[in-house]
Amino acid sequence: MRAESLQAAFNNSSDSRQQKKCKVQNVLHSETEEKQHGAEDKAARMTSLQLSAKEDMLERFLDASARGDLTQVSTLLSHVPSLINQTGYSGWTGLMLAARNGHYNVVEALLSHGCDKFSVNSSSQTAYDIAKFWGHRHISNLLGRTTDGSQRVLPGSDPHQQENYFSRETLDRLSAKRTDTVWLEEKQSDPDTVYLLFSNLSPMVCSSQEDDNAGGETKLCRFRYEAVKDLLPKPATMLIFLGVEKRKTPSSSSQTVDGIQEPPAWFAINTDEVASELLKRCREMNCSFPKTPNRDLLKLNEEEAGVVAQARSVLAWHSRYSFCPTCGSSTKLEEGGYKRSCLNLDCRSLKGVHNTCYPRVDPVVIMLVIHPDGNQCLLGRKKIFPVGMFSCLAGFIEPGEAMEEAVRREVEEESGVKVGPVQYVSCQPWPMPSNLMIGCLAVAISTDIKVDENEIEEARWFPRQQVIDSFRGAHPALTVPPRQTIAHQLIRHWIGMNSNL
Ligand SMILES: NC(=O)C1=CN([C@@H]2O[C@H](COP(=O)(O)OP(=O)(O)OC[C@H]3O[C@@H](n4cnc5c(N)ncnc54)[C@H](O)[C@@H]3O)[C@@H](O)[C@H]2O)C=CC1
Ligand SMILES: [Mg+2]
Ligand SMILES: [Mg+2]
Ligand SMILES: [Mg+2]
Ligand SMILES: [Zn+2]
Repeated sequence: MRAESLQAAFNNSSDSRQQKKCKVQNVLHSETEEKQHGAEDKAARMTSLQLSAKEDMLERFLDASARGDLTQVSTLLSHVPSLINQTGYSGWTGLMLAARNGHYNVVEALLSHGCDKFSVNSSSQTAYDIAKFWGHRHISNLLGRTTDGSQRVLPGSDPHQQENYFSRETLDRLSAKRTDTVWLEEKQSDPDTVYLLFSNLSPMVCSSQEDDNAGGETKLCRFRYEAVKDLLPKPATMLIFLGVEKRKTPSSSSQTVDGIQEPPAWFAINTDEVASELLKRCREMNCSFPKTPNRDLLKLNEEEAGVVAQARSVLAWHSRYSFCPTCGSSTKLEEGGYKRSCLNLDCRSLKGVHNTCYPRVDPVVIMLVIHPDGNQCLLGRKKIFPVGMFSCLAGFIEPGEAMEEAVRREVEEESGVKVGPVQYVSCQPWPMPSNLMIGCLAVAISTDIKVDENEIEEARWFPRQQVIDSFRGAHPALTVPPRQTIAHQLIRHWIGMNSNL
């Protein structure tokens, strides 16, 4: 959006403002009344005049923010505080408009009133992105400032680091407690403790829709101690301590000896019980253990996806490392499920720290390669992809290889394109079974494509507009991967970087 059209979109003539004044007063009056009479009869009293007056009020607030009229912004907010996060044209808030036009004092005032600085407009930009794009550094610094002052310590750091699916840390892992066997045992029988049941590395979930393919959300089935206690002593059961809930108001029943309340602990259990028997333990409808994790685990909400990423990767490690990789002896599970120790007392793995004793993570680079002209990106497709779907190139980092070198090697191996500068963007745990996807942007220094047919069916340069059209669903020949993948987020990031605000 250009500056002129922005102004035009939010400007009011003084005439129309006069006409709106009485409607605005109506709204002020009605908001006071609403407080007195409660919310129930609110809908009944809301006339269409009041509705349009509310719109006018929002328009005036956005206009004042865009013009940097601090007095008017403050007055309007003192009467109608809810204006602060409301959006106008293209999802722009007052904060975004003030940031766009460089009005530091308005941005400061809005922040001090508790404005949500992380909300995004319809182009997925925050006020911070907008200030940065238009070169208002004093404002982007203000918006980027964190309460712990980390912006000062790491001046180049981006406080709006992309959060990817599977990466949300809902639980506090409390790793120091993994060696506290007494505490762990107490937690196991605590009535507040939450258990997740896994079978063949899939968590038990209940779906909101009968039709599994309809794209409905699924929820993890949560169990209490009483419902799973018979499974705990069984030899084939793997029990992983996941952490405790990160919350400020703990439940009343969890109390330590000195009266300090502790939030509930979470454990994951994987058993060899028959899945159909396990399902009988759940009282919810439509329960299942998903058979295609690549697709089905993407239906969880962000919080639960993060917990599943942790649990599934650790469980997958146990299922793959049943015996000691150093001497082949049997091993035992320790430290809340975060260690496997060899039972052969002479084994080398027991001397010093051995990485085979701890859960493994495979680092993978995934990159969006940008054409030297800046206006096209390189996407490829594997044979197994659905028709029309193209994604970022990706590959495992090899031993002794730096991230940037892995990006250059994988891109050249798979597409024949040579890459110069590489920039890290964000990462994503990908529990299939235990990858860490390291997302980068990379700039090509050659453009001829020659694909490695063993891995890639086709790779192509896609013009920016075609990619944007695909995001809007307006390009039949190109589909990008779903939003839960870092590939999707990298492509979106590139589009957003150059958008015409
Ligand atoms: N979340 C996302 O957006 C995406 C995730 N991915 C994940 O990244 C992974 C790696 O991407 P690829 O292009 O397949 O890698 P790649 O280009 O390195 O090729 C895979 C091949 O590398 C070999 N390999 C080397 N180290 C390996 C290891 N530690 N584990 C398994 N195979 C290894 C195997 O022969 C395998 O067939 C995929 O398996 C997929 O799970 C890939 C693309 C998108
Ligand atoms: Mg690859
Ligand atoms: Mg490869
Ligand atoms: Mg490779
Ligand atoms: Zn051993």
